[in-house]
Amino acid sequence: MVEIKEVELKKDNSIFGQISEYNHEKVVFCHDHDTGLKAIIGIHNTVLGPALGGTRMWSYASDAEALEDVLRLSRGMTYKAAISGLNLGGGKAVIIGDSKKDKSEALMRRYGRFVKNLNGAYITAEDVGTTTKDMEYIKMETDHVAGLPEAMGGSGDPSPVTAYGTYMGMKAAAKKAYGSDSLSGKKISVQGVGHVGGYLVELLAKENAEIFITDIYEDRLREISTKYGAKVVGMDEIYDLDVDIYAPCALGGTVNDNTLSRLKCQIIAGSANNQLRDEKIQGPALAERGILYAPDFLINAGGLINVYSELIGYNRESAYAQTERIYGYTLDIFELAEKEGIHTQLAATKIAEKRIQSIGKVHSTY
Ligand SMILES: NC(=O)c1ccc[n+]([C@@H]2O[C@H](COP(=O)([O-])OP(=O)(O)OC[C@H]3O[C@@H](n4cnc5c(N)ncnc54)[C@H](O)[C@@H]3O)[C@@H](O)[C@H]2O)c1
Repeated sequence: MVEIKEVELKKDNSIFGQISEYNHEKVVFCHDHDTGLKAIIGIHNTVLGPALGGTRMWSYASDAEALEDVLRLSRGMTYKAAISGLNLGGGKAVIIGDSKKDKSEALMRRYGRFVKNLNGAYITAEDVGTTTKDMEYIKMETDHVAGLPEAMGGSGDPSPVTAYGTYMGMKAAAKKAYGSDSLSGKKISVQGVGHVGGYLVELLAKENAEIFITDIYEDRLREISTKYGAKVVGMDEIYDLDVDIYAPCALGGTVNDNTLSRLKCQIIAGSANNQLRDEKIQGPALAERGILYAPDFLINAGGLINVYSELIGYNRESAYAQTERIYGYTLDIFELAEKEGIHTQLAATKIAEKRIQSIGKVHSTY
């Protein structure tokens, strides 16, 4: 009995073992000696349409860490597009390097050539460590890029729309947990006040929430704190705060075996992708502790909705209107989770997978 369990739990950490675990269609390793480019493009699923997802530039500790990140992120994009009703598949890319030191026009354009060679199966956009300027460089090499500056006919920075959707998801969670969606007077901690976190703090301040913030960059903390009256806390201290809502808006995996027992909040709702280190472990654990988790790929979909709108003819108002629907979708997911006795992340995944399966069948019949 014990032996069988051990075999079941053994993880295949080989490259193909991981690709097969996440069930990817294609993974492309990109290398260029002259520019120093090292990138991985993950195309998870293209049943609903081309795989759209941003390119992250980050100083990963190892190639294995970069691969795991791109696999998890691209799978998340599949679910995000599916649950948001978009005709898009899921993909994502990572460039290994320090975005403040290692980036150059040549590197971004060389990367653009790799995207071009995928003939539209993958469409890129910005993410952590990349900007609309980088998308301009990629556009010089391929049309398969979105999130271009507004001056170039693009949709510009997706972060305000992402923040708005996250805010909608957070309000829906408040409605479920407290019976009212007002965030006035609620103690809310925001981890990471970069693009999305900054706009989220602005929305929360307008609603008179009591806000706590943390970040790596002290000048950014000072700026946001002064502007919106948010209280600055330490990067590790954030897990021990006595708050109502915790909003992870930095990187993924912050809800894990080490942090979960420290959290005192009733709600987790933030913009970061893959907030749960392992959804099979932390998903049920959060439910057991009575913490309501607003699924990340559902409530942070505003940016994708905005970028998608660019592909079909950009209209900012309709992108915001579609993003507002995240409020109702989030309440639906909470209801499904309750009805089926499952955790909220699983409920959201089920809805996304159901749509992919049913539309896949439509596409396979004439
Ligand atoms: N930008 C979008 O439209 C968008 C859309 C969907 C999801 N997301 C996700 O939301 C998150 C934030 O995105 P962004 O565009 O604001 O990125 P960003 O790089 O502008 O901001 C991230 C911030 O988090 C800080 N940070 C990193 N590690 C930290 C830590 N351990 N503790 C505290 N702060 C830390 C960084 O210093 C930075 O200021 C990311 O996970 C991203 O994938 C963003």
